Formats: sequence, structure tokens, C-alpha cells
Amino acid sequence: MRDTSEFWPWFVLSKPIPYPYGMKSVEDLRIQRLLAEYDSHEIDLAYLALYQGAEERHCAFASIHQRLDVELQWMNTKARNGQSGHFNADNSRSLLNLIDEVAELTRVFAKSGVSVTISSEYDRVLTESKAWLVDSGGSPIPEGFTPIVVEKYEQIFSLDDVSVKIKTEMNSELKLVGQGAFANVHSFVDPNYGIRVARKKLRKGADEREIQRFRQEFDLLKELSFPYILQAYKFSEDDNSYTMEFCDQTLGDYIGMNNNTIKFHARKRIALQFLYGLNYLHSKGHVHRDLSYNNVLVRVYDAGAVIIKLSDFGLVKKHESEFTMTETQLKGTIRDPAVENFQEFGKVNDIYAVGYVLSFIFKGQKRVISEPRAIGEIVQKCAHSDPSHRYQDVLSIIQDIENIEFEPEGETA
Ligand SMILES: Nc1ncnc2c1ncn2[C@@H]1O[C@H](COP(=O)(O)OP(=O)(O)OP(=O)(O)O)[C@@H](O)[C@H]1O
Repeated sequence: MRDTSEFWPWFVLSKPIPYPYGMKSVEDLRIQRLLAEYDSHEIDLAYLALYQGAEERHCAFASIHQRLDVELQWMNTKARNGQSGHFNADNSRSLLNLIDEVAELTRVFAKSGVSVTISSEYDRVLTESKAWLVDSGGSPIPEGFTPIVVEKYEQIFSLDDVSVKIKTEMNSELKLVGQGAFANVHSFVDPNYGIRVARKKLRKGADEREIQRFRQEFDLLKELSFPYILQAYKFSEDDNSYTMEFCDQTLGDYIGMNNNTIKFHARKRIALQFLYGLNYLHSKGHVHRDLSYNNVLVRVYDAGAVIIKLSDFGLVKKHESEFTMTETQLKGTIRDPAVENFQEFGKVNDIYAVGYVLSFIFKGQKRVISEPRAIGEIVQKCAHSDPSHRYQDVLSIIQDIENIEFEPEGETA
């Protein structure tokens, strides 16, 4: 091996550098093609050594770096110590081409999610020299432009990721976790992260309107961002399904299974989380229209900690919803007798169902409890047959629940 501390003359390497990855995407092929152009370049071993860690890309970076140094070193001799000078025609053209090469390399790498950074001194020189370089008859080096610090011993290019590639070709086993009127819900482990996610898929044979409603359900969930509202991830047009965060149980199952052991303060926290979620939904101008024990989901953590997630937004009425124009038929699990026309459903009608859900959370009862204590009064006010006697907004219920200090366990399921 030759002494690499010596700058000239070059040592020529012949090097078909292998491309080690199973590159597939258009972006990868583009990079591959661009890098292949550098395989035939004559590159000094000293420059190649600088970029050895950069896999198959090292020829491209080493070649550009080396040729830049030739031009910049020459520029230093043509305009010594900051004097103005004349940069020869060939060198001007060569430097202009190098500037284009750097720009092209940067663009192609960026498309593949990799950002190419050039050292600040080289960046300065290339950026500023574009202002005075001309491609015929030589260029005037302006006064004060030199001396340029020519870097022969350190990389001037570095790479950083600007995005990640997500593997999509792995299969994961589906487990059925729930069935609704329109859709089946499965869970699976996302192989990229090892995290269980849920997938809701519209049943086969759904008509255009149902598909549109399903899409609207996803769009709405996606638009909402709140700890007590189920988070949606991605819609697949191919099979009308979408992924979302996975919850361990419905509120119905959770309370049903643990009713004898859940303490009052844990019930109060669950109730408040449910109400915070609903209050957020209302604050966005939407009404849920299908609040029930099965449309409130529970994420269960260690030591009995739980987080409530409001779900099933299939019947949500958005402020500006087109669907409500023709929708008059009554739907939903817990039906407010005061609603005659589903189209006119408002916040106060959601509050009717809140009475039932709160009864269930505090007492495990799927009816409005009648006992006169604080919880009883709150749920009866929510589910009052006359909407004008109900709470008119969720915040007022939150306030009353927050004020209950302790209520001994009464009726249980
Ligand atoms: N993210 C989730 N994680 C775990 N289970 C879920 C999830 N989403 C839904 N489920 C389960 O699937 C069931 C049906 O889901 P969902 O209520 O969203 O479907 P639907 O067809 O819209 O139902 P509905 O008949 O109430 O309109 C739920 O009751 C619940 O048991």
C-alpha cells in the first residue's frame, strides 16, 4: 500500500464495489444507478480511505471530495491570501459540474430518506462561488474569497437518516376480538414493533353508503387527538379496514368481571376519564349517538391501572355531516325516549346514555340506579325523561362527580 499522506499523484484502484442489500424500491434503484457511475472513477486511496465506513457509497463521496480539492487548491494558488484572481476556464467548468453533482447526489439520497450534509467550509465555497463562476473564458475570483481551508484528512460529506423504511411484507396472525353490526374487529401483533394493534374491517357486501360512513368514522377518529378517545392509525382502501390502538376489554366486560373488587376511587377515575373523552368530543361540535357499555373500551396496565377509550364513532353526528340529512331512523344501544328524530340528536341526548354508563361504572347496574345518594342523583339527572331537566353539558356532570368525596358501596350487580 502506498503512503497515503502524500497527496499527488493519485493511486488508482480498480473497484467493482458490491451493493450489499436487496435493494428494491425505485429510490434505491435510482441511488444504485447513480453510484454505479462512480465505479469507473480513478480515486486516490487516501480519499477512499476517508469514506470506507460509508458502505458502497464511498466511491461517490471520495471521488467528488478529491476532485473538489483539486479545484479548491488551485483556486488558492490563483488568488493567494485573499487577493482577487483569475480562475481558469477548464477549472471553472469543472467546479460548476461538481456543484451540480453534489446537488444531484443530495437530491437522490434525500428521496431515499437519507440526508447528505457537506462541511460548512465547503458549503460556503460552493454556495458563494455559484455567484461568480462562469463556464466560458474563466471566472474572476473575488477579493477576500480565499484562502479556502482544503480538507484532505477528514470527510467533508456525512449522512444522516431523515426517514425510516417500514417493512410491510410480513404477515401476522389475526385474532377475533369483537363483532359489531357492520364490522369485525381483530387484533394482531405489528411485526415492526411487536405491539398488538386492532383492525376493524367492514363486512363484505357493504353498500356504498356504509363504506362512506365507515370511512367517515375513521377520518373523524384520525382527526381527534385525546387520551380518552381511541386512536386510529391507518385506513386500507383495499379491503375497507383500518387499524387502531388495541384495548384489552370493553367497559361492559371489565366492570362485569371486576365489580366486586373495584374501589370507589377507581370507579370515580374511570367515570371522569369517560366524561373527559365525551366532553372533548362535544367541544369539537360532534355528538356520539351510540354511547354504551360496549363502545367504551378499557386499556388495562400493571397494578390495575386503567385508561378509558371512547370508541365506535360509526353513528357520530358531525357538525356539518351530510349523512344526517336523510337519517331519521332511531339507532344506538341505549335509546333516549325523548329522541323522535335521529337527525335532531344533540349533546343532551348523549347525556341520557351517560346516566346509564355512570350507573354501570359506579354500581355495575345496567339500569339507572334509584338510590338517593349523590351518584343516584347525578345519574337520574342525566337520564331524566325531560331533556330540559338534564345536565345540559358534560362539564357540569364532571364538576358534580369531582365533588363526590366518597360513597360507600351500595347496590352491586
Ligand atoms: N380497538 C379495539 N380493541 C379491542 N377491541 C375492540 C376495539 N374496537 C372494537 N373492539 C371490539 O369489537 C366490538 C365491535 O366494535 P365496534 O363497536 O367498533 O363495531 P361496530 O360494527 O361499529 O359495532 P356496533 O354494532 O356497536 O355499531 C367492540 O364491542 C369491542 O368488543
